[in-house]
Amino acid sequence: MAAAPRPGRRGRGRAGGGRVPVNPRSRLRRLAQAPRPGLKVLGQSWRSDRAGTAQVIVTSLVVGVLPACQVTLTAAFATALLRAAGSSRPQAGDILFYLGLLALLGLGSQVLILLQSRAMQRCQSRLSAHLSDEIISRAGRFTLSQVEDPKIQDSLQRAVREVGFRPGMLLSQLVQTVTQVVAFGSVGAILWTLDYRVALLAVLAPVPTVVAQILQGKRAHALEHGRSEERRRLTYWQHLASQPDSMKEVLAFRLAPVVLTHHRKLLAGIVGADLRLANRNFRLAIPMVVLTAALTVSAQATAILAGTDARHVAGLLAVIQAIGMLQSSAQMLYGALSGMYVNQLFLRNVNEFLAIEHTPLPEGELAFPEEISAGVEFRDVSFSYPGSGRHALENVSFTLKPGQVTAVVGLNGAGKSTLGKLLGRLYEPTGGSIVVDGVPLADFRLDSLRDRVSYVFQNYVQYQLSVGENISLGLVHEADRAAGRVEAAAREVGMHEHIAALPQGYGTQAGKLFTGGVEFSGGQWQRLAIARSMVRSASVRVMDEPTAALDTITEAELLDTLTTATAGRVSLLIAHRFSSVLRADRVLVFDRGRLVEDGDHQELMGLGGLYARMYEAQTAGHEPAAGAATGAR
Ligand SMILES: Nc1ncnc2c1ncn2[C@@H]1O[C@H](COP(=O)(O)OP(=O)(O)OP(=O)(O)O)[C@@H](O)[C@H]1O
Repeated sequence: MAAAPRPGRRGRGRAGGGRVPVNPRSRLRRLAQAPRPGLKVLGQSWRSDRAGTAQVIVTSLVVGVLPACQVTLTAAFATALLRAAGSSRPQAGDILFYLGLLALLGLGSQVLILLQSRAMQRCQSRLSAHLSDEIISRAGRFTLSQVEDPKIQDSLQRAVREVGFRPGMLLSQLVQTVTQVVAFGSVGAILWTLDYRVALLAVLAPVPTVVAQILQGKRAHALEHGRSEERRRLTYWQHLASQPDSMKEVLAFRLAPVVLTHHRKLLAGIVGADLRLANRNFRLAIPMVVLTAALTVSAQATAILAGTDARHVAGLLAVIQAIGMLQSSAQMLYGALSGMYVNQLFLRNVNEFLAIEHTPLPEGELAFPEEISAGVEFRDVSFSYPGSGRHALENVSFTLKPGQVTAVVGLNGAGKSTLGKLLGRLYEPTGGSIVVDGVPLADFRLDSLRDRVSYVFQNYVQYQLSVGENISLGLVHEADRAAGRVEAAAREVGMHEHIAALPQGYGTQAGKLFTGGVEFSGGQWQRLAIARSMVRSASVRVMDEPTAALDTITEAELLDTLTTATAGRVSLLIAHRFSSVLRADRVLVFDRGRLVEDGDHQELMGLGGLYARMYEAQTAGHEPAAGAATGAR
């Protein structure tokens, strides 16, 4: 069910971590293609901020021609100085003119660089926000099975990690490349006309260092890619040791040493791999640095020898300045190119995630009925979770009647919650079909279906938002979002008085995660979850252990509301407590994914089967051990 990540453009899907050997020629081709992801990022930047991107491009081009201007002006200045030295007439005007131009050039460069940097920061920030937005919006379109796939979790985690800074780095390196290509070309042309050998050596000198940088970047990328799950595990242990929900068990069970042991073990693995990489990188860098130094010295020596032959001091000055500029420009250019190459490797994590197919659920055009007339029918439905060889539900057939509350009971793992999730198409049956008033679920529009099927989940979410939002989230897609509906739902679950007494009433921050938050008891959180579900205009209501955390008096009060049959609405109540089950019109009994009994309380007691044993065990004060009903599980 979960889609495998799509292979990359060149057929090298890497989400699964598989590495394909690459020959040297294709390595070169890929290096030559390094600017392509940069150009893609430039396109994304353009879409997220046109004015900023235009500023960045213009300033980069202008900054690029500054070194050539400086070499030319320096030569002209030196010539004016020499002319002044050889002349009996005062030449102060010329000297001051060139001096002024040089000063203006220096000042102009600084201002341009500041402008470029401001525009760059603006673009980087907007670009990162734009891509982050895309990642989160994509993540929201996955099916539940995809979200539960560890490979997709790894991919998402890598994308989220890189999106904060890689696109910005790539953009800045692209701009650097543009600037340095212009600088390199213009200064190189000047130096070539002065001394081509020096020009060649100056250009070649940084190459070994840059090759080392590329190889190091590739190694870093391979290392990070291969340990995504390890990093997620580390984050998990950090979460256990820092979040209030898990900290209570960590403290009560004195689990801190266990957390620390796992945390240290994972960190030791990560640090060990980092150190091994650092040592490998060091061994690689040494010969490359030596080679770069040798080429630099050769360039300088050639320049000095050429300088001794130079007829004019001005020419010599221009050569010396141009060597320095060309070398630094070449170094920056190669650095930017290699940086782009490395960053695009990491940025692939983002693109790889964005390329994961969504396999959208097939859906029809029909609106889900506001009122159900014939019922919701399960026709020979089977379901297995992806990757599981077992049926969670097996050949299940029954009809849920409107205007009735149907309870679902069974031992742990019998498939009750799974059944509820199939109703809202959170999972798709692997066999059989579910039809509503004779129409298959897949023929309804998915948004319409989701709006009409309302849940109280067994593991409901405690939203760290305002108390009012904890309820009104149930209304986001409804035309009428009046505050009165939120308050009415709060009253129905008996929470209104409590909420009204809070410092900011319905606007009070719920939970302790953020400043000024107010913590609720487990039962109060559950009542908010029930209110969130009840506030919706649903024609199918799935309640999975909705009163598990409630005290008996509140439960009794709430059950009146929850089990009041509504005409045109199908209600499914998954429950272990018979205080709930007894209020249902009908009970479905599940055992290891199969529907084994179906009837009202009296009928099921008369059968003397699993239901009767569960009831007797509970009313006697204990439940049967797992497997006791039908053999070992
Ligand atoms: N997300 C999942 N991925 C894989 N298997 C799952 C998943 N959720 C449940 N299962 C498996 O499916 C089977 C049915 O689970 P389900 O949650 O429907 O049981 P249940 O009857 O609601 O149990 P309980 O009474 O404990 O809540 C179990 O064997 C469980 O291990």
